Amino acid sequence: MTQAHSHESELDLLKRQLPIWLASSKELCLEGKVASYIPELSKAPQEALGIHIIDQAGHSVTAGDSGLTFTMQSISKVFTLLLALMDNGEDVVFDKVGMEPTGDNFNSMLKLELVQPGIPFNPLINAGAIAISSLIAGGTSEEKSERTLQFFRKLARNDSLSYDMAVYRSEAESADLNRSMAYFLKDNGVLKGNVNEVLDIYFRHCSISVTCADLARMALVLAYNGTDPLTGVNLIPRRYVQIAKTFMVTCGMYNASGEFAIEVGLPAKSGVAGGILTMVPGRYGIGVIGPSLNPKGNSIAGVHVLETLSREMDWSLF
Ligand SMILES: NC(=O)CC[C@H](N)C(=O)O
Repeated sequence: MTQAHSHESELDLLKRQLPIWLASSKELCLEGKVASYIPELSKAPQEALGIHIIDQAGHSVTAGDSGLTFTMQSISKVFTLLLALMDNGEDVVFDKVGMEPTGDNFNSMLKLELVQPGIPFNPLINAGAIAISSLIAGGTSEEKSERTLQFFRKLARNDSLSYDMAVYRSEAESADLNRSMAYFLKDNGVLKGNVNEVLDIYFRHCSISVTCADLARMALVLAYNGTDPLTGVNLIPRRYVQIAKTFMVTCGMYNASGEFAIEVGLPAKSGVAGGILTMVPGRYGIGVIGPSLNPKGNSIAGVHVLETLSREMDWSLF
């Protein structure tokens, strides 16, 4: 059998099996909770579950509620990290954030003061991502946000990607913890510039509204080391994609990253709106939505369906 044939048959297998696997994961939705600490997020449908998988030729398989729109939240942190690396280089970025998992919740401040030199442990926890937002190039905060949005649009091949302004406002009005972290970082000399402007950049990229197909296309570029396989154009240097994917394995699912690496074994990033972006390197980009979360803040049914997929398709990298 040629490569093309075996590949086609895998997509056919996915087309047949995905709705079945999804249906058995969906039952878990009722055991989780939709995030409510950002009030607007609590309006998301608890029982929804959807997935979109795309390959290098643009062929896709989709199942469940994959048409649902939701905000990227923490998934955006992977791409602001990439933009900050492209804008500043590695030395500047890793002067402001570390490379280690915390084992704490994504919004924990615990280790900010405990471990010297007082920089956030990694760019995927809130404190680290806020520090990263301050590194995005641009004359004004509007320009920095606009550059971020354009970068996301290019990766998703979707010029209509935009903000969910209701979620943006809701987060800005309820972000006391993130605000306190940002002031702490400013006092530590990690965050330069105006705290409110940096937070605005952060809230905006967290509130970019997507579907599973958008996430899958963004993931596909990472799966192909920064080159969009649909156009052959390199969008991100390979080294930076390698850094981002490594962070996704070690910190992408918050303090459940170790278990996810064992059970799924793919680089992934989740967000509190219930999205998960993941990929099979060199093969597929994958977007998942399931707003009902487990206690660690990951989509409860989304993680389950990825566990099934990885096991059945033998996708683990390890
Ligand atoms: N884990 C997340 O998705 C967190 C993102 C959210 N915007 C926050 O700062 O709390």
